[in-house]
Amino acid sequence: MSTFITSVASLLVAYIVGKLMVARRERRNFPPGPKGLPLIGNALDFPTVNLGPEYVQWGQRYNSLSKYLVLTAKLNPTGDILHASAFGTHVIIINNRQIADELFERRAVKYSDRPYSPTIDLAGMSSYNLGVMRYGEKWRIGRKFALQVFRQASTSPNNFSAAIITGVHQALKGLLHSPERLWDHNKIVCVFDNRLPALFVGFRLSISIPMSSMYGYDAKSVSDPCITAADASFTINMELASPGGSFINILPALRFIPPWFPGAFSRRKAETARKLTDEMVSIPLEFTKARVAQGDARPSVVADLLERKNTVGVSEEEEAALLSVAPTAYAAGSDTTQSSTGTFLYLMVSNPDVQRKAQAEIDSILGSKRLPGYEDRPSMPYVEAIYREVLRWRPPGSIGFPHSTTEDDVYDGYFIPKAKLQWIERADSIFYRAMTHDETKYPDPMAFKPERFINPDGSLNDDDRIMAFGFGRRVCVGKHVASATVRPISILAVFNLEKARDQSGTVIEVNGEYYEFGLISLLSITLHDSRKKPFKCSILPRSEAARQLVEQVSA
Ligand code: HEM
Repeated sequence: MSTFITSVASLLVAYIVGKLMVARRERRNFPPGPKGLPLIGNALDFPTVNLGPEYVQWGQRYNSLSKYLVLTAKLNPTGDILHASAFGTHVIIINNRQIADELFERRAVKYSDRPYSPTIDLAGMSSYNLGVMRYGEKWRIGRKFALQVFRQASTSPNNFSAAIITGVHQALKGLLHSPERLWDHNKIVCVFDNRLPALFVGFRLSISIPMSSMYGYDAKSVSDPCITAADASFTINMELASPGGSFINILPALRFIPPWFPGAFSRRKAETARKLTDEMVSIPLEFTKARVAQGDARPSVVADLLERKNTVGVSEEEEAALLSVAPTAYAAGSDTTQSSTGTFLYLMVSNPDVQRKAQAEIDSILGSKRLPGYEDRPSMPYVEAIYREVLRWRPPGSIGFPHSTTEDDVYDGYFIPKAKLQWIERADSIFYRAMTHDETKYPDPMAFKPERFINPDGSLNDDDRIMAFGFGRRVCVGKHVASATVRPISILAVFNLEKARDQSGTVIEVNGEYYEFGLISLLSITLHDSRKKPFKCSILPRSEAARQLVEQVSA
C-alpha cells in the first residue's frame, strides 16, 4: 500500500512540475476568459449547470469580441471565442456560428479529433462508439459506412426506414393503450441512467429502431439483456469520467496499474464496464449470427453483412467498420432522441395554439384517412418548422460535443493549442455552444415560435442548418435518422396532447425543468446533456377515426 502511495505522490510531483514548465512555455495569446489561479487554473470557475447560457455570459463579461470580425462587420457583437483552463488542460469555447464554421468546417483537418479520456478508453467505449473514437482510419471507415446506412434511411425504403416506421407505429400504439406509461418510473427506467425516468416514446423510437434495423433484434423492454448491459456500462462510464470520478483522469498514468492492485477501484470499475460493453456488443451480434445460420434472419444491416460474408465474401475492413458502427447507432442516438422527444411533448402541451395549427396542416393533407409517411414531409412546412424550433429551443447537448485539435492554430490573432497526448497530459477540448439562442438571429430566443422558420407566403425559409447536430467532419452522422424519428408529425396526426387534470378537475401545470447531467470534467472528455424532467399530461386520440388508424397499424 505504501508503495502505491509513494508512486502516486511521485507522479503527482512530476505532474505539477511538468505543468509549471508547460505553463511557463505557454504564455501565448489565448482568447480572453476568466483569470485562473496558479496550477488549478479555472477549475473553480467552470459552471456545472446551465452551461450554454453561462458561456454566453462569459462572452459578455470577458468582452472577447473578435476584433477583426467586428471591424469588418462580419460578426455580430455577441460573437465570441473564449479560453479557460484547468490543471493545464486548455478549453476553448466558441459561442459564435461563424467562428465554428471557420474552425470546424474550413479548418476541419485540424479540428476533427475527440479529446482522449483514459477512463472511457479503459472501459472499452472508444473502440466501438464512433462518437468518442479518435480521428483516424478506423473512425473514417466506420463513419463512411454509417453515413451510407443512415442517409439512405431517410430517402429510400430499406431496413432502417422500415424500422423507423415500425418504431413510430409501436410508439403510437403504446400511447393509445397506456398513455400513463409516458413517464413510467417503475419499468421504463432511463436506458442510460437508472436515476432518471425515461420517456416511453423516446425509448421505443430510440432503442428499438437501431436494434431492429442494425441486427433484426427486437428489444421489447428495458429489461432486455442488451439494453441492461448498455445501461450499466454507460452509467459506469459516466461515473468514472465525471469530476472526481477517478484519479486516472488526473493522472492518466494510473491506468497502467492492474485491476487487482490494492486500492485500484477505478481500474476494477473500468474492467466491469468493459465486460458490460462487450456484452452489449456481442448479444445482438450473436443473436443475428444464430439466425443467419438457421436461415431465418430478419432483414438487417448485420444479417446482410453476414450473408454476404458467407456467399460473396466481404473485406476485413468492411466487416470491422460495420461491426463497430452497429452498436454506435443505439449508443449515440438514443439519449439525444429521448431528450428531444421529451422537449417536443413539453412544448406541445405548453403551446396548444402551435399544436392546433400543426394539426390543421396535417389534416389538410391527410384528411384523417391515413397516418403520415415520408412522402408527406415536404407538404407540411409548419410541422417541419416545429421540428427545427424544438431543436433550436433546447438542443439535447447544451454545449455541443467537444472536438479536439491535432495541430496548433491561430484564429484572429488568438492562439489555439494542439491537444497534447503525452502520458501526463490530456487532450485539450474545443466546445462549441449550439448557437441557437443568438438574439440577433433568433429574437426573444426563449419563446417557442416555429414561425421563425416560415416565410410570409407560408413556405419554409432557408434557415435549415440545425446546429444541434454539430459541425464539421464530426457532425451527427445520424441526423437523417433523427429527423425522421423525432419529427412530431405522427403523434400530432392522431393525438391531442394537453395539460392533465387532477381528481378535482384542476389543471396540473407542466413541469418545465430539465435534468442536466454529464461530465463537466476538464480532466477528461467533456460531455453535457440535458433531459426533460417528467410531467403529467393527457394524451387522447383526436377522434374515433384517429383511434382506429392507430389500432390498424401492424406494429
Ligand atoms: C435529435 C437527435 C440527435 C441530436 C441532437 C444529435 C446530436 C449530435 C451531436 C451534437 C453530435 C456531435 C457533433 C460534433 O462533434 O460536432 C453527434 C454525433 C453523432 N451522432 Fe447524433 N444526434 C442525434 C441523433 C442521433 C441518432 C438517431 C444517431 C444514430 C442513428 C446518431 C449518431 C451519431 C453518431 C454516430 C455521432 C458521432 C459522429 C462522429 O463523431 O463522427 N445521432 N450527434
